[in-house]
Amino acid sequence: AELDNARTGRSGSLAAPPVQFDATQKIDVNPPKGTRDFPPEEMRLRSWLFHNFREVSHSFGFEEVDFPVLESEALFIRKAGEEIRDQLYCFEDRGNRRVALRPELTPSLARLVIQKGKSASLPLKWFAIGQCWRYERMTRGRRREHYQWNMDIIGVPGVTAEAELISSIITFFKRIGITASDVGFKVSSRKVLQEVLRRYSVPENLFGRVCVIIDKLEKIPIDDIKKELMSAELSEEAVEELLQILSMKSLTELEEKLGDSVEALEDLKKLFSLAEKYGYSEWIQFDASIVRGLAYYTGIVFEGFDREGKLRAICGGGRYDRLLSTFGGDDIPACGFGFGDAVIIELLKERGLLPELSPQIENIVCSLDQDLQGVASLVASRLREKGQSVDLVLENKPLKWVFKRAARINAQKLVIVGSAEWQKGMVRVKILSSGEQYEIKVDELE
Ligand SMILES: OCc1cccc(Br)n1
Repeated sequence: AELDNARTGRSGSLAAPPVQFDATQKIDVNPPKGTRDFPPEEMRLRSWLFHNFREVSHSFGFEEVDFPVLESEALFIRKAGEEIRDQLYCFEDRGNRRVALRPELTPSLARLVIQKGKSASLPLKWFAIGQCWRYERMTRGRRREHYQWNMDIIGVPGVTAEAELISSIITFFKRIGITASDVGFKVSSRKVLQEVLRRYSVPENLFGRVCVIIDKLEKIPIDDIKKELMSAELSEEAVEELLQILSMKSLTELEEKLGDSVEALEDLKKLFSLAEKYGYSEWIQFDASIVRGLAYYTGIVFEGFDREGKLRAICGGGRYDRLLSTFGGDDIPACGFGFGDAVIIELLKERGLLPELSPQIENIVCSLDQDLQGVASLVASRLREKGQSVDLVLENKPLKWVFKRAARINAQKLVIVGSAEWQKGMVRVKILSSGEQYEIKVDELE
């Protein structure tokens, strides 16, 4: 009733006032700030990108899932000072519920896994392609929405899961012509950070917050990083030690510093050994400064970067073994990644790898006489029943107009219904690429 009232504007305590559109008011035909339309040309590129996401996900045995764009705000409230929290697109709905447009997919995935409980036989290998939102002050003119491809493995504690996820992204890159000379992966483990903080008796509950601060390395001045770390109760000595370790680029160097009994080192060595077996060693490198900006990562973290250093991170992910238990679920190990639809397109443009995607249609069907429009519809139906795509000309148009449209929609064949041919039960077919033409019985069309 509430919805009906709102829709019809019928009076009543719950009804929203009917929105009066002033006929003279010219509406803004542009999409809301920070959002995009996808007219056919852009939609073909998006569909091509998503098709490649799906093909790779299926080839790795992942099942597609999705969740509401609108979630309870509580799903994203984390007190670690993340940017994603500051930019939450949140509001109170008509039922006075605090809700948010999802800024990422992982919390929704965690929610669904918990909801499934024991009925979900582990491991789960799920993927999703979903629109995610942030409310950013438009001063920086950045987007407020993007589509993100996620792949997640739930229920596998070992780094074989992370190695498989990185392999899936590399498989995607190779499919679209990106090579190891274009893109690499920086890999580290948050257990490195955890070990250093443990050695300096930094309380565990500060771990997420420290990671979020460290993620700003190279984004804000180093002195600001130090100030923020000190404000998170790290001693000056701990800060210096931490920054020195985070500058390390080799596992050997790290081992000399931390010793060989550290779990982080075992994970990283195992991951690099698996990379060797997969054959993608040239794609990955250790970089201790990689922590990623989401508070919930607990182990291996990685991000795909453009080797020319012109673009923002292409994708990123890692292990998040505690997220499900923070939502009240069982402690189930998990890892995954997010891959946005924006930077990858910028990279493909940079490398001249954008695909040529023209509209594809097999037939355009028209009648030369408006009394034969019905016959044209019959011919179109016969072709469609045979699995052919048909653009049926719906009005009585001159042939010159039909040829122009055929060229615009890239039709392969022109099927003309003319009275002379139709009296013989025939139609005329013109192969538009060669100009070859012939008459044929409708039932013999294929
Ligand atoms: O990558 C962070 C993010 C989240 C939601 C929307 C957009 Br655009 N960007």
